[in-house]
Amino acid sequence: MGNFVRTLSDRACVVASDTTWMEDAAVAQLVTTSQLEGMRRVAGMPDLHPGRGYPVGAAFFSVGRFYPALVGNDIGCGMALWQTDLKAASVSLDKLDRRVGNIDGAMEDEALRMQAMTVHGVAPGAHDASLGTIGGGNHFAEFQQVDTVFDADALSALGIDAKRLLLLVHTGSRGLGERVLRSHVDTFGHRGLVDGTPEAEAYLAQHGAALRYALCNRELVAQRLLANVRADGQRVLDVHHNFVAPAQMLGATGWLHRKGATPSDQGPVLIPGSRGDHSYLVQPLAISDDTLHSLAHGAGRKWIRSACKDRLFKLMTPTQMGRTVLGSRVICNDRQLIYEEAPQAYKAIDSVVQALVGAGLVALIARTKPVLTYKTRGECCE
Ligand SMILES: Nc1nc2c(ncn2[C@@H]2O[C@H](COP(=O)(O)O)[C@@H](O)[C@H]2O)c(=O)[nH]1
Ligand SMILES: [Mn+2]
Repeated sequence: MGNFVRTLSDRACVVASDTTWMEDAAVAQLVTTSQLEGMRRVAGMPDLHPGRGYPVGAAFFSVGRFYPALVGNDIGCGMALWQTDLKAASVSLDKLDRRVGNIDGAMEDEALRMQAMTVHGVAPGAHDASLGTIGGGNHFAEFQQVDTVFDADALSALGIDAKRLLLLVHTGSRGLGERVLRSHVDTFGHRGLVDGTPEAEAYLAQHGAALRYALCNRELVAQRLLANVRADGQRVLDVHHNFVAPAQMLGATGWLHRKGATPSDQGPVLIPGSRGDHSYLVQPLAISDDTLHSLAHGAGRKWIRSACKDRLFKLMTPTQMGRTVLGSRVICNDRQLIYEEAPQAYKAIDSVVQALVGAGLVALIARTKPVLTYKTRGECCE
């Protein structure tokens, strides 16, 4: 693995190259988590960046207890990739933009929603109306186009036709996950839950429901968009990057938490850059205990949200921000969010993916570029 997996302590490492943007504050948060009771190992991915108390872009393995606060409030957030039947060469951006429409509000097709809820085991509840919606922050849906193929066999094994558009959906469990974390922290604070206790079982049941909700949500967002643009589609992959699961590694049975970390033990995954950068479809290679069976889940933030508008608004208007250097279009009518999610706010995806390649963790299958990114048609969302 060369020097791409850097040891921080006997329990902590970070995957990075010399060119990977890595903030000291994020590394400090990572090392702090390694000192939590029962924590055996923590691994920062190249997209590591500071979070609210705990870092994002990392995996954590503990024994005897687990920590819901490490997973955060967007339980089950993840990336779903769909193959569409739309020909990339003949796509008209104006037409696609018009047809995509507005998916900010609740779904009108209640039968489709109910059917998906049944398939995914989602019980009816207070958050039903959010199913099929993206939510705020850095959630998005994006039509993409393959622009470089590195491994044609692996691409066709996934059922991907490089000439047709792909649809990437990034969202999670919306208000449900937030409610689960809030009620947990209100009662138990940040001290974690001991294996096998009724409190641990109760959290895991709610966490499981949030994972199912998140999968169902990504599927409905994709179905809704496909119906709007009058296309057919097939799901290629759907992978959570915020969750905790029982795991055996490092000679122990314990709990693997992922907060903005993509599993390396569930087949190929797509690692997105930003709305103005490429994404990479990769094949995980080594399933390494050292790096906790995990990969980067994106490029990772470079700038905090509150700094973005001040840095960019004199350089670019919101209308200019709606076009990217890769020729793609962005639907984001929220004038604050369009700056907060600017490509400049994220690390360069090439440096992140190169660190994973250098560490021997992935092989490249294909690179994609954005065509049309959907954030929100409204002034605000969530
Ligand atoms: N292709 C796009 N990638 C994007 C966009 N906005 C964010 N991102 C990437 O996704 C991850 C998600 O991070 P998370 O912590 O919220 O799960 C982020 O690190 C970026 O690399 C986009 O509009 N298009
Ligand atoms: Mn996410």
